[in-house]
Amino acid sequence: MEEVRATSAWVASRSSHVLVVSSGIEKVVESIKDSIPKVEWDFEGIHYFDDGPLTVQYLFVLDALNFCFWPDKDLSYDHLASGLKAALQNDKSVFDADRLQKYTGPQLRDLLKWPRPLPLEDERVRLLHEVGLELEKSFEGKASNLVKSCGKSAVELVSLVTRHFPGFRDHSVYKGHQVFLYKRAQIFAADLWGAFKGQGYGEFHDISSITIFADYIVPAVLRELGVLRYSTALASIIETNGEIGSGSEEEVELRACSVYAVEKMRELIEIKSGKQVLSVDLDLWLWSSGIHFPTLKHHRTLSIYY
Ligand SMILES: Nc1nc2c(c(CN[C@H]3C=C[C@H](O)[C@@H]3O)cn2[C@@H]2O[C@H](COP(=O)(O)O)[C@@H](O)[C@H]2O)c(=O)[nH]1
Repeated sequence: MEEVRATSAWVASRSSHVLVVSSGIEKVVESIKDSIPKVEWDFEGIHYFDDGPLTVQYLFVLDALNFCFWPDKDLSYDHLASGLKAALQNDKSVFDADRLQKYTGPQLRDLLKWPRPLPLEDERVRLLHEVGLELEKSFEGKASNLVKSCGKSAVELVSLVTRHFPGFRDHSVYKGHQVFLYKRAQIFAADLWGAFKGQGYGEFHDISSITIFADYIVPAVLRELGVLRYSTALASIIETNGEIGSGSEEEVELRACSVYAVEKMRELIEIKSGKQVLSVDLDLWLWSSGIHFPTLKHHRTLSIYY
């Protein structure tokens, strides 16, 4: 994920709405360097797991739809993960590639037992179709074949996913330069690694290459921790629940500075403790503290990427 690291650093060095605060990073590192708070994957107990290829299919569908929950104040990631789990337990063929290509908005809503239209529902349906079609065309309908063909490399998996599935190509153009964040493609690798506990479909020799997943929770947590500081104008948009345009400088800076700041945090912990630290572990710790923080204000961008 060198391109995610390099392009995020590029944005951080030119950023004007979001500042990465070195003293904030040092403070956080001081408090966690001796023992990084370990958060278990599926600490919520909401994901499907059967130790086999169906779990891979479930995680791929989950991460194809893992974006934009905030426009509906009652909807959260939990509903998606547990709704898809219940649907699969009820009908083992629910995520077969041919069926993925045919879902309509109301059918997806039904599957998730959600009583009203989902945010960006037409995009969610389009992306499901894309997943079904390309899985059928190139991977005999199975996400497990996609994972098998990456040679136990998370970097290769992200590259394969973004090559085959345009909906996962999470990137922006910032000051004329292409910036890669690949949130959902990277989280798919991390979800496999977490669910299968680094074995079988979750075995990746390069899991340390994955960065954090730039969503709307982690930047808000980093700000609370004093690691990110916002311009007055940006702070006021977030405070008043204003929308931030997808691809705007503000949005790219929020996401890229988060990736960059956590990479700096990781490097500093490694220097101070002499131990290897995974961005995936830092991400889960930061994200889980964010979702347990009911008054946390996050930025609002309509996006299919996160
Ligand atoms: N950085 C980061 N962002 C993550 C996740 C996850 C879930 N990961 C699972 C993996 C293992 C655990 O057991 C988790 O269940 C979701 N999100 C993002 O959060 C937002 C949803 O928030 P809210 O509207 O409050 O539900 C939305 O952008 C969504 O894409 C993560 O791990 N890291």
